[in-house]
Amino acid sequence: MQTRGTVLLEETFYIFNKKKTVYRVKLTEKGLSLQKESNGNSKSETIQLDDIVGCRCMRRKRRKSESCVCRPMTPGRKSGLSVVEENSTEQDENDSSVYLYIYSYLLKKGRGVKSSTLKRDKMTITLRFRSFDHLEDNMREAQRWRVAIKYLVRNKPVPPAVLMPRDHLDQDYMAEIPNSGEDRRLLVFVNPKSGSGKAKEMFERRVVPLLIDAELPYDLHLTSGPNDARRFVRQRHDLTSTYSDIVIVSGDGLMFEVINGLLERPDWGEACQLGLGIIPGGSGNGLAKSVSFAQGEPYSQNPVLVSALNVVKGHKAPMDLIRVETKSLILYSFLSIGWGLISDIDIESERLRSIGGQRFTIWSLARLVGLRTYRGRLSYSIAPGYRSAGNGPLLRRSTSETEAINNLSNGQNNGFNGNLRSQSCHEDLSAPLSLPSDRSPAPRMRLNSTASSISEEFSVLEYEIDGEVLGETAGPENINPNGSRLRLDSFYSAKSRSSAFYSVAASSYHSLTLPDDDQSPDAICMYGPASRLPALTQPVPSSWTVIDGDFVMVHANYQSHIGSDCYIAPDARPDDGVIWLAVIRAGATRSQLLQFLLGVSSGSHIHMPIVQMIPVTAFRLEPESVKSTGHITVDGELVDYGPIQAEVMPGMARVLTR
Ligand SMILES: Nc1ncnc2c1ncn2[C@@H]1O[C@H](COP(=O)(O)OP(=O)(O)OP(=O)(O)O)[C@@H](O)[C@H]1O
Repeated sequence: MQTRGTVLLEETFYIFNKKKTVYRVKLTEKGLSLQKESNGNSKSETIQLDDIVGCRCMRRKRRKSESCVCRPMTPGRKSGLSVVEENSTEQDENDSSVYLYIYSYLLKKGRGVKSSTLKRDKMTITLRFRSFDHLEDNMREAQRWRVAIKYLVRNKPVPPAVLMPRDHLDQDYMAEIPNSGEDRRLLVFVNPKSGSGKAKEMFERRVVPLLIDAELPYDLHLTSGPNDARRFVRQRHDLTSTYSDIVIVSGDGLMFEVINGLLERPDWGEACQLGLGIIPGGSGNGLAKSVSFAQGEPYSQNPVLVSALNVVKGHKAPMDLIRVETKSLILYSFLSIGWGLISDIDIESERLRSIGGQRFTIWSLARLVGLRTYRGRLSYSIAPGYRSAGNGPLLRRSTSETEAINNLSNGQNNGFNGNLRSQSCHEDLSAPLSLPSDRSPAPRMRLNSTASSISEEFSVLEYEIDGEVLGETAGPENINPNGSRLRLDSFYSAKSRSSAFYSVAASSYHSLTLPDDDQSPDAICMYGPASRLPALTQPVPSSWTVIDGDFVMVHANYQSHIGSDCYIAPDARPDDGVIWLAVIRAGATRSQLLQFLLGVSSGSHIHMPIVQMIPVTAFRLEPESVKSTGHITVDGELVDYGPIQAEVMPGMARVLTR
């Protein structure tokens, strides 16, 4: 049986100019352990599996004018270590080595003034397999490592055939290595108009290289306009059999469309099992921030990378959806429902969209000057386990209840434990390590470095192989394994192995035609679990709390953030089964409201006396007047101004996390 500490594969690598230094590399179920032994000293560290996204076998690329790798070194000369895919026609036939590239993203401390912050950095570990004279044998060894790593990264046991030691040539060996289980395929929606209009370029430059590293196949759909993604998801008959996950490269608006499209399918139960990934490309990126925040990932340093890693790692964590009912609609919401101040700012500032995020600040000031209050009724059902703290309106779970709930949800493998994972890796590990030819202890590869510490040694991007100085080229996210920059003028150059590109009319990409929408909008049906609430026209249950009065706002939140800088419900987690009502009653002064709007970015607003944070499982809002200048929004989308009620459907969707 394989356990966390069991060594599955082990090799010793050497570096040419360090005759007394050996590098023992072990693959365990915990990760890749690298141990340096030099002059009786030993240093080791482990690259955790959680931080590895994939690995590939490469061959050295043939040089145009030079065929001999044994030529004398030209001092100071630098050239790229160019590698090509194992099946490329450009391989250097004189080099029978196989280079195993292992791609990882390590959590590191920032430098200088940012030393207290953490961020993820790419680290490519290169192992050169060259023990045998024949390419096939070196390839067999490298493939063994590649397949084993891919199984482990997918959290699957490595088949024994992959781990069997083979010291002699066995032509059938490769046939014994099963496919490493490519059981995922992504449907990616990119809204080319979201945010500042750069989502498509951002996807090509920063996300596609990661998908390539992880060998994740995907199909891309550029949305043509409002409701395109919703219609696509609703109509695509083979959606659940073709795709494992749906990825949105946009803001929260497109996620809202996709979720509601899924719930418009008769097979909604199965459709809700698809993983939902979000990569922030819009102006409202509340879900992307909340998902990373719940895991303790350093989102702010690199939101796109952190979110793309969630997609690549592909753990499906439960996420609550909220069933929403208005007089004319049933909707599903994942972020928030708003009435009053915040919704007014969000909707009315649309007219300033061209100035970017500043629009919220400017319109906040405008709304404070022309402050509005709304008369109506708020009714709610308190979430189980919460009780009133003294006479105050703030409700808190008792400590033991909170612990019990946290333990329960952690035990359910929800992926949202709120802790930064401990990270033992603190050194750069970008040097290719080489297996000796014929396993002789004589090292043939050297690291061109005079650095003394292992950390510095590994971070030097320059190597000498057989007297030739090579410069490491794999590194930045948008560099191909062969060292060239990804061409960004075509999706095809991005090399997704099996991607088809659906697109819209007049696009230059391949287009997949969907059947005509034979359903009129009236015939579109919203499915989903049955409601437990009385109809909107019926009174609320007698156990509910009812407040009549004037409100500045009622904002219902189920994620911690409703925008990257809007930390509105600090206690909310994606799967806690709770809706947090943030309520401000009329009577709050403009200066208090300004403090509130300023405090929302840090979460300090919850300590203000004017703010009530009420954990509920269901609520109803009934504005007194149906004619109002105010707005009601669901996930930032405007809905009819009038009565609305909502209830939590715990863990109904699946969101992609690390
Ligand atoms: N090609 C397109 N052109 C115009 N609108 C589109 C297109 N594709 C999708 N949309 C619409 O754009 C809306 C806003 O997108 P999204 O929320 O993802 O980005 P955003 O920039 O954050 O927008 P917002 O600030 O409104 O949240 C979506 O609701 C969707 O209906």
